[in-house]
Amino acid sequence: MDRTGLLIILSSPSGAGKSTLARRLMDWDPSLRFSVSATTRPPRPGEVEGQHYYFTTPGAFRQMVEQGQMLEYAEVFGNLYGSPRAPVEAAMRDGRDTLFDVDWQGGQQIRASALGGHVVSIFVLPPSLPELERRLRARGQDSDAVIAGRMEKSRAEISHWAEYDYVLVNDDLDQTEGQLRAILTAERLRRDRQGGLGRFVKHLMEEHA
Ligand SMILES: Nc1ncnc2c1ncn2[C@@H]1O[C@H](COP(=O)(O)OP(=O)(O)OP(=O)(O)O)[C@@H](O)[C@H]1O
Ligand SMILES: Nc1nc2c(ncn2[C@@H]2O[C@H](COP(=O)(O)O)[C@@H](O)[C@H]2O)c(=O)[nH]1
Repeated sequence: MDRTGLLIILSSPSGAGKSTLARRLMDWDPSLRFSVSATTRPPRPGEVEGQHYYFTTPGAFRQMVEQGQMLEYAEVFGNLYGSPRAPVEAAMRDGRDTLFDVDWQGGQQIRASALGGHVVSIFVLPPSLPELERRLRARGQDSDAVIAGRMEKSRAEISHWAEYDYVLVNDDLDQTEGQLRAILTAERLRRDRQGGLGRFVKHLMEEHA
């Protein structure tokens, strides 16, 4: 069956659990492709070039934008982040689904992009703002000042929740992962219904005519 890869957007305030959920989803379905973003943010301990991010300079980032190499990009918490376009287009051609971990600005730009694929957007909420702060601290990778800045911006990010197809409260991790699996399964069936399934049904009927 011909199919175009889904574009699956995950957004949330920083620390609600997007990266954790994305990792779990990819362990569940290794055919999913994670869109590795470029960023001007310095690497955190343990972050691997090309796996977590492509770490770059503001100048090189701007050059990529000017050359049309970014599907979307935005300034988030004072750094630039963007999704390289070419790997997404290749995955779509191969019928592979792509998972994006982007903020609300990236979500809006991917929905508006001319890629024309089936876009599924999911917003992840924390169970409470104190729990969000606890998670940022427990991650143990950002300074107090960075955590304070991210908490300050959390309300602005959350204010975009209604732009998303699905909104999940990430309280129990296993439960949220189960909800994501269910969304992905259902959205793949919807995509297939709109895609090559019509030809398959025609073939099925002709075979037994
Ligand atoms: N349901 C959950 N219950 C408890 N802890 C969680 C849950 N989900 C994620 N965490 C923990 O919260 C911390 C932040 O999670 P994670 O890094 O996945 O957030 P994020 O949304 O990707 O953040 P950022 O936007 O900054 O990249 C991690 O230490 C993770 O293990
Ligand atoms: N618009 C985009 N936002 C992105 C992209 N990659 C990550 N992000 C968002 O940035 C914040 C901070 O990430 P962190 O790794 O520094 O904690 C987070 O909300 C991400 O979703 C991107 O390519 N475009």
